[in-house]
Amino acid sequence: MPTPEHVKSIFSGVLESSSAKNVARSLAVGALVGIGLRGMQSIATMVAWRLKLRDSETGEPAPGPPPLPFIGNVLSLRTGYYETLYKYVDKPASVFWVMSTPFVVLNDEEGLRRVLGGSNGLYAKPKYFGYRSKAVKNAVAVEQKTVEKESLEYKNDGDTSRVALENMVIDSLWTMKVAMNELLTLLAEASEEVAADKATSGTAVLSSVRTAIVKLNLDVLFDLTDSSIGPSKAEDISSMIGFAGMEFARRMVNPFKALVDIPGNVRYFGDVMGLISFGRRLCRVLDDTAEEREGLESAPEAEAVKSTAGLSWVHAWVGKVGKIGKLGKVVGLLMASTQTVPLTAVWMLHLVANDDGVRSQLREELHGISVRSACDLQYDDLGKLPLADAVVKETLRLYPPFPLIQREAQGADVLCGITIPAGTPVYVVPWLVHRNPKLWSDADSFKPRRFLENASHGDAPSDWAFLPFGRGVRMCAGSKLALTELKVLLVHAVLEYDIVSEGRAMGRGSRFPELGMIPEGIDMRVRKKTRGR
Ligand code: HEM
Repeated sequence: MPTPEHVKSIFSGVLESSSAKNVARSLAVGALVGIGLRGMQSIATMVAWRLKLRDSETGEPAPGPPPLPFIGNVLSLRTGYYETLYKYVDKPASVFWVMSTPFVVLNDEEGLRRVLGGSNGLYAKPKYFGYRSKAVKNAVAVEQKTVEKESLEYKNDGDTSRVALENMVIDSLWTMKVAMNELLTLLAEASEEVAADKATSGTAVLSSVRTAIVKLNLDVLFDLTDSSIGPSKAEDISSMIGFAGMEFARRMVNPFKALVDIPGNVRYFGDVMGLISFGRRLCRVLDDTAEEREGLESAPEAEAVKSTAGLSWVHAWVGKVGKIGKLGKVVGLLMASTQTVPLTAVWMLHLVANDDGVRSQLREELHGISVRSACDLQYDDLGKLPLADAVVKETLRLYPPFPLIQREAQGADVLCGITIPAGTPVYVVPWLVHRNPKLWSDADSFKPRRFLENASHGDAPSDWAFLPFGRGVRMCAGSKLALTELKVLLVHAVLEYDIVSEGRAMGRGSRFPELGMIPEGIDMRVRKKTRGR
């Protein structure tokens, strides 16, 4: 067994020979020159962008925190994403830097209309910051081209899509009710543990909720039930979705993470591969049911297949997009449906737990339409609950789970008074728009009643101020399902459970949540009601 001294003597022997010393010196010099050149290139790129991104009238640099050479604004975005963006909320648009790449963030209606409204076609293309490798970029480009075409066709094909989505939601109401009961039971257990530990972390609460929603959405969308995936599998998938989703967002604002966080990278890579492999399985489910459907088209058994309405909606949405496109869309659908709803659910329950008045008004609203227990709830009742709608919307306003809607300028433009060269990433950050004090009164407070006066945009001047699901051609495809799930959960929570706050102060998370909107410092206690109360 060689001792450290042996190893040292071998290396010092090698380094003593002059040719080995020369090689080592050349390698070190080469590495330094490489780093220096990369640094200079990065600084030159930043200077070139900064010269172009200017106020179109005064020629002054566009508003935004001054970037440091090479790293841009990574330091502050990494530790306080929303806080950093919020400092410039009074500007119509501001510019931030991730290393030497800028991104323009929009804060006013004119910019939002121009970019998401899509009338000029300049901003139709999404920009995905996170993808660095050429192979992945190419795959994504192919997928995007098809997705854009398909989703345009799909969204214009209003009837098939809307009817299929509506059928899916109607068909899954019972499944949803069962799942929400299970979710609240898990939450009751988790909140007891949290209370017993005096811990204030919402992470445990969130993971229970996510597992329940993963099970529900796999059932609703792909007809995959617990017995076919197994309960622990749903937990695994839920944890992969939670971790990979969060890490993806973190790497987007802080690419250095990918360089330094070796254990994080290993887990991230493993989880992404796990999700891809599960996505392949979901693609096979889609292929099998599509074949079955074709075979049964005119047969009497067709009714049986039609009952899997979720699959027919997913087929319509995924469309015929080739292998890579299909896998991308299926994994995207899985992430989009199971990352967002649980986050909103936890924040919504937390907000309701802290508002006695809203809880009792919600119960009155339900009693007013003769819904006294969650079992009574019918699909048509969901359209008669304006306060429940308002609570869901107000939660989505305060804590929109989608951190950024990404687009890329296809050509040069003047946007909110800033000259924008072609290729500039332009982002809409729903949280920032929703907290803009120029658009919303008392923007940081939970006031669901603002949506009673105006269901589409509350007390904001127009519906461009309320964008939890985005807008335009790439707007969320599953908003109807998401809103129904959240409303069914709310009905269960207020009718079947005592859900209250313990009066603990929330951490900084309530004003400036972290990038992934994780509900840290959550304060609520959930208990099943005893009947007769
Ligand atoms: C509270 C829950 C949800 C929120 C806040 C949300 C929000 C969003 C946002 C902001 C986008 C991006 C829009 C853009 O880039 O312009 C999006 C895209 C998408 N969402 Fe959702 N979403 C939610 C739930 C769901 C659910 C339950 C599903 C599926 C059943 C879903 C499916 C999708 C899909 C497929 C896309 C991509 C659309 C496209 O590229 O054309 N989402 N969502």
